[in-house]
Amino acid sequence: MVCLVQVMGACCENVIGYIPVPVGLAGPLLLDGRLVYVPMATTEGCLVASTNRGSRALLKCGVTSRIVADGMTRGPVVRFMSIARASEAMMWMQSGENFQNMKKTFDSTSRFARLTNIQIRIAGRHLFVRFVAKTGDAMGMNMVSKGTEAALRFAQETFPDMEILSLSGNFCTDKKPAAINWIEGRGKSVVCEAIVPAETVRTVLKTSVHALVDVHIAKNLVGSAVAGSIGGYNAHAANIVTAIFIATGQDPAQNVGSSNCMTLMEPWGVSGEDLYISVTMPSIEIGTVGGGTILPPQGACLEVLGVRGPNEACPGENASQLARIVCAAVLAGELSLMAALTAGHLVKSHLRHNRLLQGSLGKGLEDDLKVAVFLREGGSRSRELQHRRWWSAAEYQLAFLGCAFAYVDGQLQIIDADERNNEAKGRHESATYQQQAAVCQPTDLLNCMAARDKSARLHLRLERQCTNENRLLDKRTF
Ligand SMILES: CC(C)(COP(=O)([O-])OP(=O)([O-])OC[C@H]1O[C@@H](n2cnc3c(N)ncnc32)[C@H](O)[C@@H]1OP(=O)([O-])[O-])[C@@H](O)C(=O)NCCC(=O)NCCSC(=O)C[C@@](C)(O)CC(=O)[O-]
Ligand SMILES: NC(=O)C1=CN([C@@H]2O[C@H](COP(=O)(O)OP(=O)(O)OC[C@H]3O[C@@H](n4cnc5c(N)ncnc54)[C@H](OP(=O)(O)O)[C@@H]3O)[C@@H](O)[C@H]2O)C=CC1
Repeated sequence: MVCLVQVMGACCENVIGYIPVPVGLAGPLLLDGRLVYVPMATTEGCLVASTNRGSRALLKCGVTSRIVADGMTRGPVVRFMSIARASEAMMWMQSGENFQNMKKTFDSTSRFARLTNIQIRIAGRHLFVRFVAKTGDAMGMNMVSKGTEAALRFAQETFPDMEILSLSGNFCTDKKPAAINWIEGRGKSVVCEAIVPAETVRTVLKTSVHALVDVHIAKNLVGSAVAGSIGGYNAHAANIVTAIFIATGQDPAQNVGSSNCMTLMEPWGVSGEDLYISVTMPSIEIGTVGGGTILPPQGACLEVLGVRGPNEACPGENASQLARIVCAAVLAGELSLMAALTAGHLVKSHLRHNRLLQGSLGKGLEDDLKVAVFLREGGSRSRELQHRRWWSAAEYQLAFLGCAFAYVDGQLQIIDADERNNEAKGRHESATYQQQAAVCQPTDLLNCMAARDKSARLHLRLERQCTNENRLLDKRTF
């Protein structure tokens, strides 16, 4: 549970409660040789399934990522009596020695914030000064604002006639669409790529490379140009960014700049049958300390990703790794949605995942909702082991939270690959957790993953048991 003490004075005022947002896991996503399970908080049915499908398609080839720039920004507006004084101050701030002195003042305000650059634009007698700083594992807005205020006071000693109109002059630019973040970058600038085999495009994504690239050019490049887009040369980066931001305690308003993304697709290989895909995200504003990251559920999601809190050995590494994960998950999401659009599956899949429960369940849910559990062997063409077990709706509530959990005799049981054998022996010896709470935290899921036989993949099918037919509602694989 979130403790009120942790919220007050840090995350919210006049607190009256909490809004639970469902958290789903997409993955495993193979990123830079490591498998990650990505928590996504969303109420948009289909989004996690889609990102999961993208991750599945990337499981063999993996995603490669690089951080190419790092710098949070604050861009105050200051004013002078004349353009002569404004331009004089501009020259002064840009000279090496004065910059070094401003940097010394800026850096003295934090153990981690380090000024790397200032970008100045003049507009009449106004100056817009964009302070760029590394901020360790923090997203850094408070830190950079603090440093900027101190550096401006230092400059005022030489220019007492400099009027500080606003510490934020929208040249930062924070939480508003702006070309500057798209062009210059803000926070972490990340790029990811993958080469998806033709066979995977056909079997997992249900389309062809030729059709996919064709639609990509028409939609993401030409379509976005026709719409006059800035930073929106993608299908739905904002979907994945926002869901991960909410799950991991980021400032959700920063999905504006953080979702800037250019997706690129090309035919690859000798015969052009494979798919090359890259996503370029120049302004992911993200951190693993500060803000909502201090709250236990959000912290648990960061823990699932292995990036909770500060990286003591190498400050900044946790935040950078989280930015890589966001970018790679966006790549997975782009792959899947673009494939669905190309195959004409968008509406069908959304109606299935957005409306099904309202339409066909509800009354009688407890009676007729059953869950069939299958175990599969690993590998892309996995063989379904002949194991099927019907769960009650109440048990499935737990399974729905992320993995194959059953709540038996007041204990949370995890059904693992061994269960098949155990059941054959007429008993259950699944890993048991002495947990009374009916809500599983992502850390439980992590433990479950570790406990389970890695070579087997768990396959859940949610079916409605009707008299005439068993109707598939949902399926997922872990
Ligand atoms: C829904 C799918 C994935 C079905 O896709 P499918 O290919 O029919 O699914 P499948 O049953 O053959 O399964 C393939 C894989 O998908 C995953 N998968 C499949 N089902 C599930 C599930 N229930 N839960 C978890 N994972 C699921 C899973 O990884 C599975 O592999 P397996 O594990 O079986 O080896 C596909 O049709 C799809 O991705 N649709 C696109 C949906 C989407 O991306 N929505 C995003 C929001 S759209 C929006 O908000 C933005 C928009 C559209 O307006 C932006 C724009 O302008 O473009
Ligand atoms: N002020 C503003 O204009 C805006 C504020 N925000 C809000 O700001 C908050 C985020 O600000 P942010 O500056 O990121 O976080 P914090 O204000 O929480 O600052 C980070 C703190 O963590 C400390 N710290 C410890 N270890 C590390 C490490 N490894 N790396 C970095 N810092 C470390 C810093 O130390 P030290 O004290 O030495 O720096 C600092 O005290 C969010 O709540 C966000 O919503 C959002 C937009 C604008």
